[in-house]
Amino acid sequence: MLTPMSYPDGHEGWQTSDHATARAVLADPRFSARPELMHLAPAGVDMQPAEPGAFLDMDAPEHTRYRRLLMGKFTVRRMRLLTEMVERIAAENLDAMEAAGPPVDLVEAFARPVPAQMICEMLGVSYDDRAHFQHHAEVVTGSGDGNAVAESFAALQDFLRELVKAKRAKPTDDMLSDLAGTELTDEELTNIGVVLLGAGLDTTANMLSLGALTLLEEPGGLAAVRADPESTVEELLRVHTVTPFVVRSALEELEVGGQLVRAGDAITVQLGKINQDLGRNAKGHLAFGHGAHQCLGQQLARVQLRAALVALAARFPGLRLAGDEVMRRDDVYMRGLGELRVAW
Ligand code: HEM
Repeated sequence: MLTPMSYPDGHEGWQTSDHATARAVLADPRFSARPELMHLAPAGVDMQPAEPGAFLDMDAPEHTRYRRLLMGKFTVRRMRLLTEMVERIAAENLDAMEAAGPPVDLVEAFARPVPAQMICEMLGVSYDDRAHFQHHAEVVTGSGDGNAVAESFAALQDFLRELVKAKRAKPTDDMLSDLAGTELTDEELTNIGVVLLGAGLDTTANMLSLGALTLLEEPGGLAAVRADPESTVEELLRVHTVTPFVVRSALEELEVGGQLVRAGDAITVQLGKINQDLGRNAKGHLAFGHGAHQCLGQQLARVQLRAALVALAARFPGLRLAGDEVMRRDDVYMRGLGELRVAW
């Protein structure tokens, strides 16, 4: 089912909060994922088409080409092999937290650094460059002002451009070096790195902090994640749905759930609302989207969330909220926490 919705440029399009309609729209190649077709910028502001390699914003066949090249790097098996890496990174951050003593801001001490350090490992950022890279990655995922975020994003882009050159010249044992051995150009590789950072950092950091909050609020939450990390994490993904919606645009006139949609009409798929309606332990939640653009990093996200939350619960079985206020950091595109003070 579709209901009418107004878009920032004045376009009258649609939205859906219905599971079956959402899956149908997201699986249908007659809907485009190109942002410049989505009516999301205010009237008069043009959105640029995707740069080479920025495949999240592309349709088939360009999207398919990049997706195929990357898929083998993100298999369930490969991601499971990373569990030990997450455990080590989580343990290092928990050591630092323990040494600092309570109260601690879990967002700053754990939820932001763990995904940032994981991505360093995966992209093969050298030890000497870690501090620089991690600093900018954390600013990008932080609650700082827009200018600082934009500057750090540009710094990461420059850094990735140089990193790609370095991996071409001297490959090491990491995903970027693997990809540098394919037909991809430097520009494409740099932009793929930017997509991975843009899609994988803030999402995971916010899921870690919101997930931890739920475990602390629910009696027995910490014990539950240790007893059954897989279903607990799926439930947390469903409940929080940090990417609350995705948008598509019809490439031709077509019918959706009995409703005529014109070419150029946008449809907002309300992932968060749909996931709320599914009920506890529902299979097939849409926290990672659906169809051709379904989250490429979902197994990596699951591995990180399970290993990191289990490590947190095991280290501090008596972890509790310190202070009565939780600082939320929700914006239109993302749900998350700015600060989560905890003690033990
Ligand atoms: C809990 C954490 C995460 C959540 C909730 C999440 C959610 C999503 C969603 C909803 C989409 C679909 C976007 C659309 O259809 O327009 C997506 C796509 C994507 N995600 Fe994730 N994501 C997470 C973590 C990650 C991680 C860790 C990575 C990799 C480092 C990653 C990489 C990607 C990429 C590359 C895409 C684009 C795929 C494509 O266009 O083919 N994500 N993610």
